[in-house]
Amino acid sequence: MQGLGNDYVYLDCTREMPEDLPALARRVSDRHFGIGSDGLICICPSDCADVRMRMYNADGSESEMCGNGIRCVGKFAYDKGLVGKTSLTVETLAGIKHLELHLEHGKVSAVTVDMGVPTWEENRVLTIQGEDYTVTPVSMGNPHAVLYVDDPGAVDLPRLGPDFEHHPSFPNRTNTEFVQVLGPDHLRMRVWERGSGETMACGTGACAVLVATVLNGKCGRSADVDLLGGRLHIRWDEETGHVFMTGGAVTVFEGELIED
Ligand SMILES: N[C@H](CCC[C@H](N)C(=O)O)C(=O)O
Repeated sequence: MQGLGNDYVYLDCTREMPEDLPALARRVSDRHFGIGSDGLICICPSDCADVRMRMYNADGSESEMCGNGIRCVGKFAYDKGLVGKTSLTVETLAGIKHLELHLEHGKVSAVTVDMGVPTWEENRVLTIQGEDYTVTPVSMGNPHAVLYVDDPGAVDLPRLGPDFEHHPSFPNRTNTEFVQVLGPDHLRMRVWERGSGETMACGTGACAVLVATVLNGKCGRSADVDLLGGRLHIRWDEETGHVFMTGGAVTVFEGELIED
């Protein structure tokens, strides 16, 4: 399944759980020797929510949360009959998230996720390959470093991304978002993801970008965020402090993985 081109392999683990999920994530993510994806997402039983999501990056590292992924988890649970409703809860390492599934002709066309309350730190300057970059650290349960550039398309992500990801000021590494402000309700970004490299989109990253851009006084509390793979609508509710993300979720194909 994919959310704005951020594609993961989704595994129904409600009846059985593979042993070594990090190794399986590395195997299925390989775009030549495996299936090909940004990582692996397992739908597991939960005793405190409708289902549980466990998300692994392409390098096998587990992340606390995944925005594009959780929208697809909602669609998966509904389409597979794991839930018989359009309002559901998903347990994650970043807490229980509430989802609203939007149907068109009985099929899930979009999902709104309450991404919870972000946390952030003061802006900090990182020196990367001799250049100083001011970043705004924001957590959506997983870590993000947000910085502003004139043209995200001109950033050499393969050269710079790994040095941001592994910068010593982020003890658990970080996802890094390169943002252009197009207007008070319109942002454009690219992302270098922790554990997966550049992806077509990052839902938690888009939320972190909206929060950082509000904190830096560069946009309003609701904006469209354009990523390589499409558009997300993000809103940071003033009253509750919760961030809401709305976007698509698409099943690409289904199959069986042969354990040779
Ligand atoms: N693509 C995901 C983010 C995964 C974040 C992961 N790379 C991490 O280690 O935090 C999203 O849509 O939110």
